[in-house]
Amino acid sequence: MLYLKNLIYHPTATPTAILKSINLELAPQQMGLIIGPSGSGKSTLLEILAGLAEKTSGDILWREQELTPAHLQQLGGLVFQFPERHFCGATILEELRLGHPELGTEKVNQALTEVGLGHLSLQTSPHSLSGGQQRRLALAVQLIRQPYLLLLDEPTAGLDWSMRRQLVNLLARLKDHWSLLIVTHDAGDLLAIADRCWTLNHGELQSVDPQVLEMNAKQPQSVVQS
Ligand SMILES: Nc1ncnc2c1ncn2[C@@H]1O[C@H](COP(=O)(O)OP(=O)(O)OP(=O)(O)O)[C@@H](O)[C@H]1O
Repeated sequence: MLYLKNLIYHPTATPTAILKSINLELAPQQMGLIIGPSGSGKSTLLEILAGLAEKTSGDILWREQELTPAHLQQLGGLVFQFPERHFCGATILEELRLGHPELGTEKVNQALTEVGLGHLSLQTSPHSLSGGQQRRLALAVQLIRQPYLLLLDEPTAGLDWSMRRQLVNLLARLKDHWSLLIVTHDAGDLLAIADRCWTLNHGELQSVDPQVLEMNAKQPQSVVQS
């Protein structure tokens, strides 16, 4: 169980805090969805939860244990927006083994099967994959490290309708084994698989019912301010 208690991020250079007393709870095997417009603080929150930036104050706990950035780097697996832009390996195998050369073929195949890419040759270049397959590979890169929490920044951005659907179905399946926290400015079909949902506006997080949001999304006016 992940708990954020009164989490504040306020760099000295900014007149107001970027994240303002964030409170959030996410249970294992739940998918949490944070929806907010550009500049609301979504990526900053993910960076803190991935241990890449340090909070100003407040608590981040896993069960009862207070987590440091080092713990968070172990616990979380962050998939950036447009992860395919960060691929470094010449082959799928190289990409999956980056930083973990000791990983055996069994683990590699397990991670690829988990994301529906088990049929591909390990010698395939990541750059030759379709957009949807590249997103799956980026997920496999994180899953192979066996994180407790998967953190995803705009996972469906730039995908066409059919690839979006496939990725949403995959994320729904991954919930069986992992906790997922997704940030997006456009919830779209992610709402249907969310267990918890929040809006983030100017660094303020507010809990909302995903079903109510889904109904609102079908109305002309959305709950998320732009
Ligand atoms: N270390 C920092 N110092 C100063 N300002 C910062 C710092 N980190 C983030 N910001 C500012 O905080 C705000 C929130 O940024 P963030 O990237 O988290 O928003 P976002 O919701 O992810 O936006 P987008 O959807 O466009 O990626 C921005 O105005 C950004 O410039």
